[in-house]
Amino acid sequence: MESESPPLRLAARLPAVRAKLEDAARLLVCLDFDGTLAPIVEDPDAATATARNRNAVARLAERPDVTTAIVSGRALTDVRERVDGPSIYAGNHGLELARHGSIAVHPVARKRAARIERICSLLETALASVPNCRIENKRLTGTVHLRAVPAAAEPIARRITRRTVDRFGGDELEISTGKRILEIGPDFRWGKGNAVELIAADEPPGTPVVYIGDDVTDESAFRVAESDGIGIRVGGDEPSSASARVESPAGVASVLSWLDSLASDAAARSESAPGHRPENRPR
Ligand SMILES: O=P(O)(O)OC[C@H]1O[C@H](O[C@H]2O[C@H](CO)[C@@H](O)[C@H](O)[C@H]2O)[C@H](O)[C@@H](O)[C@@H]1O
Repeated sequence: MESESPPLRLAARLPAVRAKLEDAARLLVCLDFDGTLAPIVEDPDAATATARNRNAVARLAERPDVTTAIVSGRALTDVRERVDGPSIYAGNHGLELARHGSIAVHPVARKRAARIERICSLLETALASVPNCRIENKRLTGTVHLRAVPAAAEPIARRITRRTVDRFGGDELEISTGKRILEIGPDFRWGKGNAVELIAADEPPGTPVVYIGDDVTDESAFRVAESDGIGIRVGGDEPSSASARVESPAGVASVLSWLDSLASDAAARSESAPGHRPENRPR
């Protein structure tokens, strides 16, 4: 079977990417949600994966030789409702992980959840007068949305958020940034890269990881993917640890279909190889 063509910006890296992936018996494909499967929109509740991305994820998720995972900054319960198919979901930037029928929550994040709750409720009041400022309480982290806030009011929103977190977060919480958001979370080193490492540890040794994401919080996961597989950054021209890029969420479906056809080609080659037994390609 002829592989589908990948989008243009990835095509430049094609020989290297193909060499890493084409002989793999299995693939682990990890996907970010906002800005990757779903175009960025003003209202976070309205974010939806494109139909092509939804279908491509569902097709890949059906393959016995590919594990698919969603790794998102959203709350686990939220992102699970937005994409169907994958067997694994990580929410809150990897602080919660659903796999094998159970949910693991980072113990330190669990302890700090009460502080997040308090800060979110204080910010609801403190930021009430800032037009279109929205607080997303994700239980283990909280997000202050600035995308719809008028430019003149943005410094005030940032100042109020900083002051509130300094005063009531103690040494336990910190603020980080994303795309027109301030993320409030526990102050310790844990991110999407750690979640991807945990997920990859369940795969046979040497299984390449493909990670597709669009934001700074995806960089730790790109670094993990790049050791045996490939990181693909969606959009932007900022320096990245991902060695390949696609233009926008519209290009992601083509990458996923290309991975699907690479996996089909590898399965066909393995089946026609001398001495093939069906159990040679696990799961
Ligand atoms: O890791 P992700 O799945 O990409 O989640 C990162 C954050 O995504 C959401 O915010 C972003 O998308 C919104 C909808 O397009 C947009 O309005 C906002 O400006 C973006 O920053 C989500 O609401 C956050 O909770 C996630 O942390």
